[in-house]
Amino acid sequence: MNAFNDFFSWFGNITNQIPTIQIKDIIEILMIAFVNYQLIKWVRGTRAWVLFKGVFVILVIATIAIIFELNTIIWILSKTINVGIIAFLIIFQPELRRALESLGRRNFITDLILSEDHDRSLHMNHESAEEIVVAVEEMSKTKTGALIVVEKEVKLYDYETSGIIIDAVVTSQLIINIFEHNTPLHDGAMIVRDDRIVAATCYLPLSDNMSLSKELGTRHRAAVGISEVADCMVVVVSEETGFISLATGGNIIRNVNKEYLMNKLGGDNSKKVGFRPLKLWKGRRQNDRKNQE
Ligand SMILES: Nc1ncnc2c1ncn2[C@@H]1O[C@H](COP(=O)(O)OP(=O)(O)OP(=O)(O)O)[C@@H](O)[C@H]1O
Repeated sequence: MNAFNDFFSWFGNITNQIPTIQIKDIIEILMIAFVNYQLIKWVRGTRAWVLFKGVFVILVIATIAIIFELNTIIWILSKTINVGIIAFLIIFQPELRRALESLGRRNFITDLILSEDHDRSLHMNHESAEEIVVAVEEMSKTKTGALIVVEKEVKLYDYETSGIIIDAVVTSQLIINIFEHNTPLHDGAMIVRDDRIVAATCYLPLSDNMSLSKELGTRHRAAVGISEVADCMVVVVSEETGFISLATGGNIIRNVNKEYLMNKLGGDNSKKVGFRPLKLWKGRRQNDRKNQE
């Protein structure tokens, strides 16, 4: 009987010591879990993943050293930790910058409510989207490499200044002309803001996502890279295969068709309007007609 009483008094003491869980504690736990999840999700795709595993091994060693009181190891670890943090900040500065940029551009509330597919902030009108799709389709047929960044909320001023300023209305003819082989503007990326082509030959950051297909070269890596740091949509035409790809939010969907692209760029309006044929030679035909008259 005494044993029972002892057990219940011990159990009572233990339960008294357990702190009561309040709503704010649950919110705190959810917030920490969310941050950890995002951190692991981000780290998994980058070269910091190897370091992450290394840090985990060091933590295990440190725990064993503390349990078994291995003082020399504890001393070495305590001395190297400060240097390690500084080395981490220096070596992974580009990744940290990218992570903070992507954190800054996210709207967590709308991210939670709206699906990935939902386009929140494309400022381009339907006609401009159509011009892009027509040009991309034509470049796909002729296997002309192209890289088109359609800006959304995050302004790409830094990347714009790395290229040549254009500031022109979005037309399929101009886009095709820009990416024409062996012309001064064909290299690098074109940036579209609202309904204007703001710059061409822009240099974009390359993604260091290790899970990207090895088949993808620097053009596609640049498309993924800029979509990791900004909320833009990036259309790529492969010079090798003529395939059209679309990069958003650090992901790339390869070999998309014009309907898919139009839907992404032009929103719901795409259903209302049909595609018009590309009139590359309209001007020439008009001139020919004038000459005949
Ligand atoms: N960082 C960058 N920013 C913008 N454009 C880039 C960048 N890196 C490469 N490019 C563009 O990509 C071209 C090289 O493409 P590359 O063949 O390496 O890539 P790819 O993904 O295999 O594309 P493709 O399928 O068209 O061959 C360059 O000539 C340049 O126009």
